[in-house]
Amino acid sequence: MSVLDEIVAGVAVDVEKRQRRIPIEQIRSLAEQAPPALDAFSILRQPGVGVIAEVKRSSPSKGKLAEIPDPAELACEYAAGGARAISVLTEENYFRGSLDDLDAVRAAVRIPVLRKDFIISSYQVHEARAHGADLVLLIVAALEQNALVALRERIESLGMTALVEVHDEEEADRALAAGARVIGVNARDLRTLKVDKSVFERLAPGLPSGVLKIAESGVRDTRDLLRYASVGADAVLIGEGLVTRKSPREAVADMVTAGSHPSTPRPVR
Ligand SMILES: O=P(O)(O)OC[C@@H](O)[C@@H](O)c1c[nH]c2ccccc12
Repeated sequence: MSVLDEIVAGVAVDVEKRQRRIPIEQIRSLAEQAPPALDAFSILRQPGVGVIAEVKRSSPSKGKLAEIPDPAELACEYAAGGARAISVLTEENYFRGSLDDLDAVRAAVRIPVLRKDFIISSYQVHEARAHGADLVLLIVAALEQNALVALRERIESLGMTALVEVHDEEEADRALAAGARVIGVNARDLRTLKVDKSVFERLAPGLPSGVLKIAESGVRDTRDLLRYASVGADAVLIGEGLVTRKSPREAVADMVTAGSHPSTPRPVR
């Protein structure tokens, strides 16, 4: 069993437990009562390379990264540094995240918030909306094609934006076939946890110009950001490279500044 399969199996058990406490009808109505989602697509499309800053305590590859006793405070630091959106890991067993983290961050910032989890059922999509998410991650490698399509549609029918994550050409084709408008290219292979920063530059040129392209994982410094910018990244998603820094606000600000005047000209798309 790959790490991805193990994580997904754990998530399935957790979702079932939550669903016993709050049945689907109830979570749907909570989602309907939530204030409307922000238009993350338009916000991410703005000029310059956006920084999506992640609230991430642990990961299966690195173990513990940061304590993060107050996710709202971290999110405020990120926003003050100029982050365009905040990613909140809500997976509990491997990333030590929670829906409470999502609630706290949602209440703290007015920029788009991404629910970063292993989404396998529509219950989790309504749950994301009920907890104030504007964007929801869908991992192609974790989903059958019809589930991917159905979840993408569900996310958008609730006014949210789907960030569809891929790691190779075949997954990119599946994401496009599923109607993805925002594609995240994860440099980390979720089956082996190995990082290969060249995956983005391999896949990005094959994506249509109307699709937003997000480079995910392994961004440690502004050089990494500029490298992604030079091959067409609209935004980068950064976790470890921010949570482990003394001043996450300055770390974000450095990235944002680099991304607003990438010294390498961006290719015409
Ligand atoms: O900490 P990093 O290397 O900057 O990576 C952030 C983000 O890309 C990573 O957390 C991530 C990308 N896709 C995921 C899917 C599930 C969980 C986590 C992830």
